[in-house]
Amino acid sequence: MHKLLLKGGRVVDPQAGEIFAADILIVDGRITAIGPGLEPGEGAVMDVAGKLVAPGLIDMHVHFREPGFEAKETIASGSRAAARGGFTAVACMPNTNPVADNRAVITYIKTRAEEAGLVKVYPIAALTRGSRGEELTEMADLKEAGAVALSDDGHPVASAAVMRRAMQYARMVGLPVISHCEEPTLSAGGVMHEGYMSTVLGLPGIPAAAEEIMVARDIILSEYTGCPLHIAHVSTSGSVRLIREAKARGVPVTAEVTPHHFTLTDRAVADYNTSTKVNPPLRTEEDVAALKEALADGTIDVIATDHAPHTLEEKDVEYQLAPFGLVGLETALGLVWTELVVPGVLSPVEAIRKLTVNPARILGLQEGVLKVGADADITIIDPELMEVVDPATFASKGRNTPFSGRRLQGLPVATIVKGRVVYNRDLAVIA
Ligand SMILES: NC(=O)N[C@@H](CC(=O)O)C(=O)O
Ligand SMILES: [Zn+2]
Ligand SMILES: [Zn+2]
Repeated sequence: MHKLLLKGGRVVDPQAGEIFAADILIVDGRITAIGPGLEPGEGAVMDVAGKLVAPGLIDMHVHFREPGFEAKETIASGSRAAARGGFTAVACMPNTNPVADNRAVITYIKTRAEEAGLVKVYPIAALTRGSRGEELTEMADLKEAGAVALSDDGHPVASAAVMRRAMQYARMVGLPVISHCEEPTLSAGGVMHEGYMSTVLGLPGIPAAAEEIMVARDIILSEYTGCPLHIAHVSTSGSVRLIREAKARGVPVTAEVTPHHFTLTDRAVADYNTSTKVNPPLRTEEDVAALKEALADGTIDVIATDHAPHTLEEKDVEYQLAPFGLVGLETALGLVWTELVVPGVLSPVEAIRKLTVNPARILGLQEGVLKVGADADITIIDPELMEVVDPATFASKGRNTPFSGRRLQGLPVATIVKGRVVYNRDLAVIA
């Protein structure tokens, strides 16, 4: 029997909206007791005094690049980055090579994740074959193989007719559709947000409308088909307005925002650092304010990283030539705390909710809460701990972060998956 007692922490219950002092006893990978004054028996004790004990964080949007782009990231290196970032589960996007549009690739990802043996990896399957936006994938087969959602992330579904059919079938098989909203004829050639800064810098822009047109289209199709729709990486105030209005009418739409979109603006592009090149692009101060308001009022359900590693060589080129994407797993919680919790945009419980129960509900996962009988997937957070971001310390192969040198407060100090400590910064464990 394997026993671990988490002693002296403050337990976060995102469902009840409470934080209370309690110990947690883990036996053979499951939580067997939550309460004051628990005793470990012959087991080990982890001292979590002064720390928050939260359900394991779930990142529902990462790119692990395997199969096909292992120089950028592998499922093993991505899993280490997730564990170090406080995540016990991730959902990985299908834009690999080959694309995760068939049972073999989904099975391969699950096998590699089990071999890595750190965090739970839930594959998201492609919506269309090769994510080319033409023919639908075998959705029922993909679900049976273990896919938790369908998305052509990385590529827009240009055809409304294809998206409509995709939603009809996805609804039938019971998988949510995650939409990367980008109208390709409007975004074509753009490398940053279209506005004052793109004019000053002389870089081709991607207008807010390129995102908002597709948000509007997909909301209309979700309402028409009844298919649950999740909008990935929302970046503009106009998208927020559309989602808020759709939710008020009862459309089954949910949405996520990334830490970089609620933290940075297009001003960050001014030094041509290619780590600021991301799709959708960093927007304006007004957009950042709207995203924070949407987090606070519940319009945005989830915080997800869109962790998109690239090699140094690929990013070390002229701004216009660099690939889109930045790494997010190892700075996410610090940015959530520093930018949202410390300034009071979200309470600690609300922030944890958007990293646990909300993504779990959208993906249909039985996790995201701490309860007796459940898998012991737990993230220990030190809300006071401060650290300056140093990409050299990342477990990810990607170093493409725009947050290098930034001081963050509120960091993960231990990550526990099924009772196993997969990351421990410095907490004492007495056996
Ligand atoms: N977000 C990005 O800038 N890049 C993502 C693709 C995506 O999420 O659309 C990638 O795969 O690199
Ligand atoms: Zn995308
Ligand atoms: Zn993505």
